[in-house]
Amino acid sequence: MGGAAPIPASQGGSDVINGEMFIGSRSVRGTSGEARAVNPTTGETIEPAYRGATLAELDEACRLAWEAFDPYRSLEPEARAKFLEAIAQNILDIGDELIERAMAESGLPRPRLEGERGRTVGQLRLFAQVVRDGRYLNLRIDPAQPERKPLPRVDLRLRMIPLGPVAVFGASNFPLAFSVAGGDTASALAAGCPVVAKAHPAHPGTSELVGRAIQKAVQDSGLPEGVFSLIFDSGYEIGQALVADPRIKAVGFTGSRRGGLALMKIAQRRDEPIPVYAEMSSINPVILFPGALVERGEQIAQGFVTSLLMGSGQFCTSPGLILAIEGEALDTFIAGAGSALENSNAGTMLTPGIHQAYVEGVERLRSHTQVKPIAHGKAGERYQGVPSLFSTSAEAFLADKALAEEVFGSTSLVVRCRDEAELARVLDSLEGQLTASLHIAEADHDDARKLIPVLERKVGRILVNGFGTGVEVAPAMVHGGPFPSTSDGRSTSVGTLAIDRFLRPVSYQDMPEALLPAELRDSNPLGIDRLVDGKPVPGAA
Ligand SMILES: NC(=O)C1=CN([C@@H]2O[C@H](COP(=O)(O)OP(=O)(O)OC[C@H]3O[C@@H](n4cnc5c(N)ncnc54)[C@H](O)[C@@H]3O)[C@@H](O)[C@H]2O)C=CC1
Ligand SMILES: O=C(O)CCC(=O)C(=O)O
Repeated sequence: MGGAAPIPASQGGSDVINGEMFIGSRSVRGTSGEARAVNPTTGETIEPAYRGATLAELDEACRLAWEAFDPYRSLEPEARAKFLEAIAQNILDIGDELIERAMAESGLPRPRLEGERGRTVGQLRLFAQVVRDGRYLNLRIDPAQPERKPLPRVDLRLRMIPLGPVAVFGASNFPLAFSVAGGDTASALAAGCPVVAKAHPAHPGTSELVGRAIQKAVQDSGLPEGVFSLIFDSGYEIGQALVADPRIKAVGFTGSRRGGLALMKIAQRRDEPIPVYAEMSSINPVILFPGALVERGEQIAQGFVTSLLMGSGQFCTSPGLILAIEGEALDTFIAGAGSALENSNAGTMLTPGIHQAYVEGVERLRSHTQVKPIAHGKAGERYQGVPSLFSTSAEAFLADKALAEEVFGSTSLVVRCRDEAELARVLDSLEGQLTASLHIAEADHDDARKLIPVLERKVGRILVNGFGTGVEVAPAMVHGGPFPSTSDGRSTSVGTLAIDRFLRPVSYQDMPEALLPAELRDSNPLGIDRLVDGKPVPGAA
């Protein structure tokens, strides 16, 4: 099995891109199917070929993950934190090869991918701090009250423990920050969960490079080999079997609504259903208030077009819907956005399939009898999406649910509303969203305040005078939202709170000190902040 000869660089291989996946400590060439990445900029296929895992290989990855679970979750926090930092360093040590490979496989430009690498590494390092800090364990101690009347109180101590091995499906649109070592992997590993990652077929070489970096960190840190595996799938069979495997206890996914729903169904039908954290589709309404439009309509139009063009619109936070009350100020905004868009270039899309879906989505809007084109960007080459802006009335939008579907790429729809009440009805009709942006001036505050309750019900992040693209990795970030923006709006995939999705609480009742986990002992040897008798007690001196 492992140890296949490297493919020479002249044939598209390199010392570290060999067409291999990782089953624990083994490097393995798959045997099922055969696929190569396509460079969406040139249309050429990229060597080497990647073959999918067999069911036996998947079984081995899951078995190893399960065997690694108890030893890995029992590690001292410092050891787990150092492991996360070692992954970050190994990713940086790959150097430019990682950026060049990701550019070739995704068509994304260098500065974007360098930024994304920084975010990926920063995210791993941030989770190392979360692990050291220990507050994510949510430690609570309610000491016994033997004298309490009429009944004595038991001694209760609570901590969060990891769920078990996690399946992570890498996203196509963020080949680093939402992929093999992306947010889901970082938060799962930080929580103490081994990870079996399923590479996205669009960027197998990038996945292999990053997978090897994680495998090396596992080995160098002396961890059980099953803490991390990376598998390829030549179709959907292996990904589906991964979700169905009884040793997998949670799933992280970013991709299409169809794919996310398919995995949710599998997870629900298991003998033991498990949580699926799927980020799927979102059109991210942008609400332009009258005062803001009058005050700086042109400036907002520029900001909107910049956000819409980012990553060729292939952000789940892309502004796909503009809501405003009709009038002269909205017309000025539309004229400004339209002329900025007309001067914009078509952008390379991630895969031929995503490009095709975009073309079809734009065509659906273009051919809709109630939708008017406002502007299109310059025509492009093969696999390039032409940015487009359309408009419709609130009445038409409310009458056809298809107008609220995500078109993944640089396309947006302006919905002209007659008044505030109609705008509120449009908002109320929307499905769950990752973000909503309010553009307001001082004079709009009262109207904006009225919409906040409905926005809180609909979205995970409410922004003021900004756009949702470019998610800050920070403790107070929520990158999530009600269905279908995600399958479970109670959590976030970005920011330190993401660790919560892979944890569950356990209570220890009347357990002797010697049997308690260290962090719950009276002596608090790990020095973690705790809630004792309902009051915060700092851990470290
Ligand atoms: N809103 C968002 O965040 C994103 C939306 N998309 C949407 O998804 C479309 C396709 O893009 P992809 O990234 O390829 O997403 P996708 O959902 O087709 O694939 C994502 C991953 O899930 C796997 N997968 C998909 N369906 C599956 C199934 N039924 N069973 C088992 N595994 C399955 C794929 O092999 C891949 O690894 C885009 O055109 C866009 O519409 C894509 C990326 C992000
Ligand atoms: O806007 C961002 O930075 C992240 C977007 C995202 O999560 C996605 O497109 O999948």
